[in-house]
Amino acid sequence: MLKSPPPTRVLTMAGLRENSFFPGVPVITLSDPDAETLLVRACEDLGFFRVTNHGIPMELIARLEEEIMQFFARPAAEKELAGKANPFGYGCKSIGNNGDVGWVEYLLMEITSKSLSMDFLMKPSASSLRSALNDYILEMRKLACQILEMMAHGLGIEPRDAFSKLVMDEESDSMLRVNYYPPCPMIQEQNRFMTGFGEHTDPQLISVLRSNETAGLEISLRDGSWVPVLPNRESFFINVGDSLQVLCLLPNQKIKKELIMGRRLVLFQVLTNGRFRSVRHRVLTKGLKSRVSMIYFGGPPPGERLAPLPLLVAEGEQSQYREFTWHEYKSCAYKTVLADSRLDQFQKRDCIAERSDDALDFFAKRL
Ligand SMILES: O=C(O)CCC(=O)C(=O)O
Ligand SMILES: [Fe+2]
Repeated sequence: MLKSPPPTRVLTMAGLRENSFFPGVPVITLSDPDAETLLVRACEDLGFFRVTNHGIPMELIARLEEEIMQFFARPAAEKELAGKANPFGYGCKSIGNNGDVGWVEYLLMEITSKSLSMDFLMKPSASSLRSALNDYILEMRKLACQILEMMAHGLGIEPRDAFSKLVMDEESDSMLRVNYYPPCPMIQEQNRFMTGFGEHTDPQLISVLRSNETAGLEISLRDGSWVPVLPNRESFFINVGDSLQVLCLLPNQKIKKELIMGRRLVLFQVLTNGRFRSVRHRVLTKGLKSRVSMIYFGGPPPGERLAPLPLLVAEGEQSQYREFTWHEYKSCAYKTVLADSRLDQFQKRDCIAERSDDALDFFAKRL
């Protein structure tokens, strides 16, 4: 009888055991001829994927990481000179204004069409941080737009810049967030986890996330389970945000087709009713090493109406959401706690269905 080989323990450079992480995160090489199809599939399945071959110089990334580490190593009083994160500035432990707390310090910066202009960054002592941030943001905008264009093309949407033009717009409401999760030795001793960043979805169109080699990021799968993501300092992780999910709502035709294929699948489609999926994620820190992440959030201009793209909606079909602008949505996001499903508040009354078999019947009758 053949004996199966003993399980291999593949350790990464950071000493992480690879097989304790979720193996299903799609890895997309941007130069791959099939990249567009793979991107679309990843946005539909998980709403999350990793990109390689992105062309962003490692020196630039390393330079910014170094500057960030130096910033967070400063005494609290100096970091506070960046102003309270209300919404933009320096935050420590409290996330937003609605009582969310996390084992995290962060800098949240607004990105306008000009370079970063926060007062504290204009001081001579912050000039190297400012220059690294500005260079990084330029690259992030380019990468986010490249990916948004590939998504549009992969979906068969014309023009190709249907999504990316929102981020390129002079008024685009984009931001950069750098998170620093300090080590927490007490927790390490007890072998417990601490919430670094509570579960949420990102409200913008797209998030481009990069972190050092310290694990902690988790994503939620379709069945609601949480899985840890293996960090990779040379790649970028992409999240579909709420706004992109709304622009890409699934037409009813697809639901109809799935109906024939099986009850479970239909229910699942009805509940998401979105072609792309805005991924729920969180960060749990274990205290071994500090984690640093930098996330570029590409958002639309404030007045942009968020509704399914006409091209994706067949005649006579309606969105399950009432119409709203990015400004309205963002105001709502600021009023809610992190874990809230904010899109629910924009759902039309007759589209609100419980997570039960009733949902299936409800939609089946309408098809
Ligand atoms: O730090 C991370 O890896 C994720 C943080 C995050 O989700 C956010 O800042 O929106
Ligand atoms: Fe996030």
